[in-house]
Amino acid sequence: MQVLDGKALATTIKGEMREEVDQIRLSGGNIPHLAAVLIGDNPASESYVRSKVRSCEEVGFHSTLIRRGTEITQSEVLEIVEQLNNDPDIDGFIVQLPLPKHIDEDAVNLAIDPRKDVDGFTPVNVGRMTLGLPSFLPATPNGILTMLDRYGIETSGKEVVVLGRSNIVGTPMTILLSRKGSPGNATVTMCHSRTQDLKFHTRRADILVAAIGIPEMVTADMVKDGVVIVDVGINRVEDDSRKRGYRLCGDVDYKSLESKASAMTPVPGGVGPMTVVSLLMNTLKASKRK
Ligand SMILES: Nc1nc(=O)c2c([nH]1)NC[C@@H]1CN(c3ccc(C(=O)N[C@@H](CCC(=O)O)C(=O)O)cc3)C=[N+]21
Ligand SMILES: [Mg+2]
Repeated sequence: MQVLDGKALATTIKGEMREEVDQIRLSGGNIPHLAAVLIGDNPASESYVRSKVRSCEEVGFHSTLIRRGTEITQSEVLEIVEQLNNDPDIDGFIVQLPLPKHIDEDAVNLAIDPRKDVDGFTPVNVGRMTLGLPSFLPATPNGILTMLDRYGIETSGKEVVVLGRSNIVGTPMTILLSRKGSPGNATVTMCHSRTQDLKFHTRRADILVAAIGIPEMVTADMVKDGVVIVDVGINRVEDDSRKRGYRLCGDVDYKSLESKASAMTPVPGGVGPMTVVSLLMNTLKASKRK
């Protein structure tokens, strides 16, 4: 089985980006500047945002972290978004999800200027993506496309099964893999919590994308020999034998799939680092607007 090493690929791509940023600096161009808004104290969110900021430093971007407590009000969040929309020094920004329960995520998303929406979550970018127009593509699906492309995994004419229908992974993944283009041109089936006879669908998959958030749900009996597995899940499972008290695992039972899959992304070190790289690529693109 081939390990689809997202961490190594992310390092390679970040090296390429660093060279491009060096060129921009030498020619006196605009250095990309990403801002991240982090609200509350969700440990997973803190770790993701930290890795985004660290990655900015690695490639030579400017970055700004805006941190606020859970007690923040809806209008205060909207005010931060408005400031970032209007700050000429900020090329792109993200508001880390999930937000505290009393904040309306849709209202916050709708307030983001699509030109700075490097997550690709706003209606303008989702619409443009769906129509095949230039847009900021959502980071996780785009990271997966980049990985399939760089590893030379053919998608044209393949049976792809996507598990999950979220706005940030399942839905855009389905759209992007079924569109004309490369990677693309796949026959895509989207499955979710109401799907009947899940195994019927998953056993037909040449490529299986798991984005459901249930630890190790996909097992060997659910797939055919030679399947390519993309595991989007990042679950923290209690484990007293670990120093941190938990271990990370995906939505796929990696051990039982190892002898059946032809290629698979590990967790950690698979899709996660590629997500961060896609965000950087979108920020670089946003910075060229000026
Ligand atoms: N506005 C917004 N945009 C996002 O793109 C967004 C978000 N909110 N909320 C949460 C999800 C999740 N996400 C990840 C990013 C990096 C890793 C990552 O780097 N993972 C490492 C390890 C992570 C760890 O050690 O916990 C890995 O898989 O190897 C994971 C998950 C971005 N998301
Ligand atoms: Mg700049």
